[in-house]
Amino acid sequence: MAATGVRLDLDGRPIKPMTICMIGAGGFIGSHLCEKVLFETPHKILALDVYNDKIKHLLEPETQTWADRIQFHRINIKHDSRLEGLIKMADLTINLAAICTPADYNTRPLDTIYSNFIDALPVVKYCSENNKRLIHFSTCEVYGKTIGSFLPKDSPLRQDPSYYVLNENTSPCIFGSIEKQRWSYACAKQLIERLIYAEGAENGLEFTIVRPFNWIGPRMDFIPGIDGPSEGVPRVLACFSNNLLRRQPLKLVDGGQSQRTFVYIKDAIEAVLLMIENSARANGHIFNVGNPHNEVTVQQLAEMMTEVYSKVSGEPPLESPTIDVSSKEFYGEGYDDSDKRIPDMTIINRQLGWNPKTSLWDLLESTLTYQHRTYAEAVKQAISKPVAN
Ligand SMILES: NC(=O)c1ccc[n+]([C@@H]2O[C@H](COP(=O)([O-])OP(=O)(O)OC[C@H]3O[C@@H](n4cnc5c(N)ncnc54)[C@H](O)[C@@H]3O)[C@@H](O)[C@H]2O)c1
Ligand SMILES: O=c1ccn([C@@H]2O[C@H](COP(=O)(O)OP(=O)(O)O[C@H]3OC[C@@H](O)[C@H](O)[C@H]3O)[C@@H](O)[C@H]2O)c(=O)[nH]1
Repeated sequence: MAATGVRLDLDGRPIKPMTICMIGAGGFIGSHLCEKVLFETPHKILALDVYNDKIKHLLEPETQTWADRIQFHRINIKHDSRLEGLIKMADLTINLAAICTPADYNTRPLDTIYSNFIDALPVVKYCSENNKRLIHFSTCEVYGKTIGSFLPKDSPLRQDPSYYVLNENTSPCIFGSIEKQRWSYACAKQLIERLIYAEGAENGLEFTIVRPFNWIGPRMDFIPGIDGPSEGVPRVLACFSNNLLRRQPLKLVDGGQSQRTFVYIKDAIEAVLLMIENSARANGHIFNVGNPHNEVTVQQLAEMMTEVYSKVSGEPPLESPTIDVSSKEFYGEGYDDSDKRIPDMTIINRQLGWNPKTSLWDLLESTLTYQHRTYAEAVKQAISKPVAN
């Protein structure tokens, strides 16, 4: 399965095998990126994380051809002196480590800011001091709210894409007030982007910044009470999957009118591999990575997931498949929301020729098939257990 023969970059040059220090390799995106690198390239991975459950299948079968190309290091980057040595051993560092679930931003703002800014500082510093290339994962949340959201509801300008399409070089970053602690994450991510950019400008750091727009697919987050805490609130795909598995109505926060564009994880990982293997085209750039054609309101997402889940599980949908809930009740004080997120794809198209392929329906069908196969039985057993009194 590993790549054989000479692989060429977008300019026809042979790609040299490299060692990648992947921080946060045990997470959702990291697990898919590890698979891609091991199955399709000759590169080696130093996989750093505090957990490895999502990449166990890549670590355990020592007989597999890729086994000598991945090494797991259980490291918390907050306090581990091995970090610099591992970055030095690699040609490229990819930093995915972060607290990145909205339920944490307003309830654990200090952890969120430390994780997304302070803990990322040594990574940037070691890359810069040792002349190592860095691909850093930021977020589409750095754009915050759209300019259009401040226009009167009936303004015709709301239909004009220049008021809502998000471009890396021209769109402003618009956050709410400080008491809206939702923005602690976006603000920390924005400051680390600025720091990386400044390291590039002043000290010549070779960097690429990725702004993911709602990447979704198998292994995203956890199902509360099954492979994560019962009271935990994951991102929307896992929240809705959990509701569907338990035959509970899907909760629409503040009516579910916010809009998102969703991209299939496997499409998005293709873009990351292009960045890894085309450094001359990717260095110094910030890239939106999303699917502008897959836009829905959260309410439409809930309706589509209900329909797809019914198809893949063979169970009829509930009579009332959704229920409204206030953001205060669901997330607590200090929650706020991005109204609409459509990525401008000009830069990634020009530099890397990348385009997403998978429709929302198709990506939900494969993802919910995975959720059903992985969790339906465990959920059934959990529900049937007698409750202790
Ligand atoms: N999934 C998306 O759609 C999306 C959207 C925007 C931004 N991002 C960004 O992409 C990155 C990866 O996101 P994900 O969806 O895979 O999240 P994830 O939570 O699944 O993965 C993050 C991983 O980092 C690890 N980690 C966190 N702190 C660490 C520490 N101190 N030391 C070692 N490991 C640590 C976690 O254990 C986890 O495995 C994050 O930076 C996130 O902000 C993701
Ligand atoms: O059960 C739920 C969960 C979520 N939602 C809503 O669904 C929308 C999407 O919520 P998600 O939890 O997926 O998170 P968001 O899209 O708001 O932010 C995400 O975007 C990019 C990344 O940086 C992070 O992964 C995360 O911050 C929000 O409007 C949220 O309020 C519901 O209506 N019901």
